[in-house]
Amino acid sequence: MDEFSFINSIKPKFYQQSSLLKGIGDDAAVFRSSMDIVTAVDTFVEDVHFSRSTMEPYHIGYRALGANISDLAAMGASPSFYLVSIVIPKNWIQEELSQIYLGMDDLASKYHMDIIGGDTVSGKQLTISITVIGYTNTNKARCRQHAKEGDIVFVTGTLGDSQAGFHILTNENNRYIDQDFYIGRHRKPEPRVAFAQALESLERVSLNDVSDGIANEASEIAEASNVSIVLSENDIPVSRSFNQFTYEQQYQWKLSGGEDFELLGTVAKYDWDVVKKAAEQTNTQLTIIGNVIEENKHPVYIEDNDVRKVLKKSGYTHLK
Ligand SMILES: Nc1ncnc2c1ncn2[C@@H]1O[C@H](COP(=O)(O)OP(=O)(O)O)[C@@H](O)[C@H]1O
Ligand SMILES: Cc1ncc(C[n+]2csc(CCOP(=O)(O)OP(=O)(O)O)c2C)c(N)n1
Ligand SMILES: [Mg+2]
Ligand SMILES: [Mg+2]
Ligand SMILES: [Mg+2]
Repeated sequence: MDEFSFINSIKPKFYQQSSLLKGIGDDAAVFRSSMDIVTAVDTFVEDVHFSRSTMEPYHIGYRALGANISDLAAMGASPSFYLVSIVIPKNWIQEELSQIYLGMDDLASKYHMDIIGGDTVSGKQLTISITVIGYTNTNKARCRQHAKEGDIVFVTGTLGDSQAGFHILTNENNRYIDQDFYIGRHRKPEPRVAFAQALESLERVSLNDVSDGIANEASEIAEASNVSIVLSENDIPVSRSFNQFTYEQQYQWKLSGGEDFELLGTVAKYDWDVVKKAAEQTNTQLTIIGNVIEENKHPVYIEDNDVRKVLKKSGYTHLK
């Protein structure tokens, strides 16, 4: 199958977004909007973000789009379009490529997102770069610089699951409690779109999605907002059977593991009820894990039984 028949094979039969004027099949796509447009791109590379042993082709597509939708969720945006740029090595067969696109398509359908373009080239390492486009009402994008002293720090879901899943997938000889759950959290992340949108009425909330680990994401919020953040170690939410892993693994994965695609946020105390209600309405686990203080020497601290320590930016970092 050549480049052009491949493009034909992934072209949707119909589009769902009514604002789309031109999808796949021209030099560029065209859509119209009166809303604030939110856009992000994330890239997914073989042996960096996944390997043949950690992901089936279907999961590669699902996870790559999931990470991108998660960035839209972190802005409070409503997902609408995506474009896929793919580098395909010779050893990937047509059926595997179809499965990658099926994984993306299944997740996109949940949000009525349309694929409206992309690029196909051959190369050495499977690489997928996805650009997502969403929208918010005017001035409702949820930025990292919106934290203020006195805010509550919260997080959705549980942390460390994805890295536990990765550990299980790469140590196949051992058996673990709830291993399918952890593997699922690694392969099929569910971005917190509904929860973030249920916060619409709030004037101010800062959000960041957990791709690298909250040690990194909390410091991004703190630095962007010129404040410091204090996290409470014992309040970081983890899954029921997380204590089967060693203390060092638990500590490392929940704070610095990443790829959980939960939302970390800060909000004024008087708005906490709105956040709680949003969580209830969208069936989202929600935990208070700290508070925002005046800008200090370090962006993030972690407390355990009243002992306060500096939490270094210990999350996943490229080019290290
Ligand atoms: N190579 C690049 N060129 C331009 N902007 C970039 C590049 N890499 C990252 N950025 C921008 O830097 C910011 C932080 O990126 P990143 O840490 O990857 O965010 P996230 O973890 O949410 O994906 C974003 O605004 C992103 O668009
Ligand atoms: C084979 C493999 N090795 C290592 C990891 C761990 N890992 C790779 S990238 C990453 C962080 C998230 O990716 P990044 O490109 O930083 O996404 P962004 O922060 O831009 O959303 C982690 C924890 C993995 N998922 N698979
Ligand atoms: Mg990124
Ligand atoms: Mg992000
Ligand atoms: Mg990152």
